[in-house]
Amino acid sequence: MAHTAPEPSATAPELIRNFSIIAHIDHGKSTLADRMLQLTGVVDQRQMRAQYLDRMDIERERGITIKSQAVRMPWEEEGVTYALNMIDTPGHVDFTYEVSRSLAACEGAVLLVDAAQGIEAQTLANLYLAMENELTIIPVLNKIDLPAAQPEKYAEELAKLIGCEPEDCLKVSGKTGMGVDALLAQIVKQVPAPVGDPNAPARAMIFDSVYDTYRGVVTYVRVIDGMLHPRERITLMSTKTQHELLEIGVSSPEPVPTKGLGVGEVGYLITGVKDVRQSKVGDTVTNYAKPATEALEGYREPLPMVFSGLYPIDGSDYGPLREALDKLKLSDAALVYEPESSVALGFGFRCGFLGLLHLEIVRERLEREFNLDLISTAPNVVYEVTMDDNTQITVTNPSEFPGGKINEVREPIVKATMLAPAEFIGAIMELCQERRGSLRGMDYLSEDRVEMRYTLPLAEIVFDFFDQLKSRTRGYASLDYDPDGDQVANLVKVDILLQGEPVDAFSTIVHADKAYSYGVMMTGKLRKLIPRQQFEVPIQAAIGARIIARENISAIRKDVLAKCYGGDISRKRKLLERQKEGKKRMKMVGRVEVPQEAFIAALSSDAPTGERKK
Ligand SMILES: Nc1nc2c(ncn2[C@@H]2O[C@H](COP(=O)(O)OP(=O)(O)OP(=O)(O)O)[C@@H](O)[C@H]2O)c(=O)[nH]1
Repeated sequence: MAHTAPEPSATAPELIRNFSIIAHIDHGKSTLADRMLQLTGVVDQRQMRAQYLDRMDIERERGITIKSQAVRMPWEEEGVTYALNMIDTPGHVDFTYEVSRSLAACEGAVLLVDAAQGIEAQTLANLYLAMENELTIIPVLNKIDLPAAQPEKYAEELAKLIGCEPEDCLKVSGKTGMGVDALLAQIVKQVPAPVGDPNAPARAMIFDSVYDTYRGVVTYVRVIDGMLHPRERITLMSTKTQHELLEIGVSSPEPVPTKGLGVGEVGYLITGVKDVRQSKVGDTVTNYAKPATEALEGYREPLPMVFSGLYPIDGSDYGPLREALDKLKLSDAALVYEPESSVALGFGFRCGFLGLLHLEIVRERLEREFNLDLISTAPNVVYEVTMDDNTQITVTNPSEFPGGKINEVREPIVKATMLAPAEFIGAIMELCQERRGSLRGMDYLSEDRVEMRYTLPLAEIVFDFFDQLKSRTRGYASLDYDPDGDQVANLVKVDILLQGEPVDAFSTIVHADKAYSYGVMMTGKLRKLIPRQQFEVPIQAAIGARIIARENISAIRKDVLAKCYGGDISRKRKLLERQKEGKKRMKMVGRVEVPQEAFIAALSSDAPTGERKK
């Protein structure tokens, strides 16, 4: 039954401060977070493992934060003990939506900038998200222990950006701990206490949801109104599903069960849900007996933006691959997949990802945690095709691109922000021009650093854009982008044919201007990779029925018995056997025998090069 009067929450809202640290990759967010855990005493020296908050191995190895988490830290100011909830945000563009939900759970954000690097693209992107969520921003320069640090210079940049005085920028070193206690004091002073209605029906926003092998799904929430108690029934408002709250508590940073979570509090819920997709980021948790009528704003289904086919190199790994994907899905709400088959690669799955980094992480986890050897097809974006008779087709796989009369093709576009020293303006413009970008604006952050804003097709970014940007700016430019709807574009499907038979894995959708160069590149590459056959094999690139490039593999007659002239029969038989075995690893495309390695080689050199660190 409904609770008559709300119990007082464990911590009064006026003693709570909810904040995030936002920073460009590598600017020292995890190090600073670790230092705060240590200073507030929630983790002692011995337990301290570098980057306590990043739990997954891959996260620790790559030094990136993928899933966010929250930690509660006690901190005393002027004799009063406050509960500081630090909500960790993922630092990569693929996870913008998760960042925005983590920020929505806070009242304040520490904007951390490396004092030797200055503002970077993700500093800006995160700052804009924080401003959209109306957070109080505390500007902080980090790594002031570095000899190369220029805190004064970057304090001016930062002050100009957020409209404060350079003196307002705090200066810290996460590494040595210098200035970190002063920062904690400022968090208490500047970040507003949460406000909410303790008497209203409970409403809590899910800002993260992680899968734990032992406990099932652990859902992290920020309570806005009312209170949640253990053992009561809750409803998830987007799906209207009900669950019993088996456990409720706070992370400190190990889970500590509590008697409830009240207004402004941040903690975790365990409901016995097995799959994170039932407990989605952005959704609202309410009380089943006394439900809220309106869900909190901002819920969004995670939408895959980039698709790629994943195939086991060894065909017998298809079953294990399916099982592995089923398992990963439990902890990754954004991963989607469905079976597909390919002439060239056999049976596999077409998988959808939030972006390239997401793709790489999933692939790496499949290979590492499940011991699978995989080949992935070149990543592509989602196209919306309208036919002349007005039928709509959504294309997630180039081989599904319709023939016939097409009225228009729409492709997703992004708003990209790049930051770089001014000397690279020309190089960046040239690159964006090549990638069909259009300049939206440009601003000088200081005398020698510019912010350039472009609209670019997502498809042009998913290949090697980031690598190109880095190499053309000697590593100085940074990039961030956000989906920005779609646009009509002159796109065509290029097929690669072997002796007239299309090879599905090589079909691609490109801008008409680039079709020719793709055709020449792919046919040239395959000519080198496919062994000669007993007949001539034309390799062609085609748009529909129109051939745009062609190479030839000339015929040979491979007579394995030639060397055994008049020789003994058993040796002949052995050679024939061996030839037969070799053929097993061959795939037939029409009459042409192609070793699987050739497909793999042709695809891997085009493999995605994502946004890795450095
Ligand atoms: N000298 C110095 N180095 C620091 C400081 N803080 C962090 N670093 C170093 O900077 C690098 C990046 O630090 P991280 O804390 O991993 O950066 P991050 O922002 O959490 O990175 P992501 O999780 O990838 O976003 C590491 O090599 C740290 O040792 C500091 O105050 N001084």
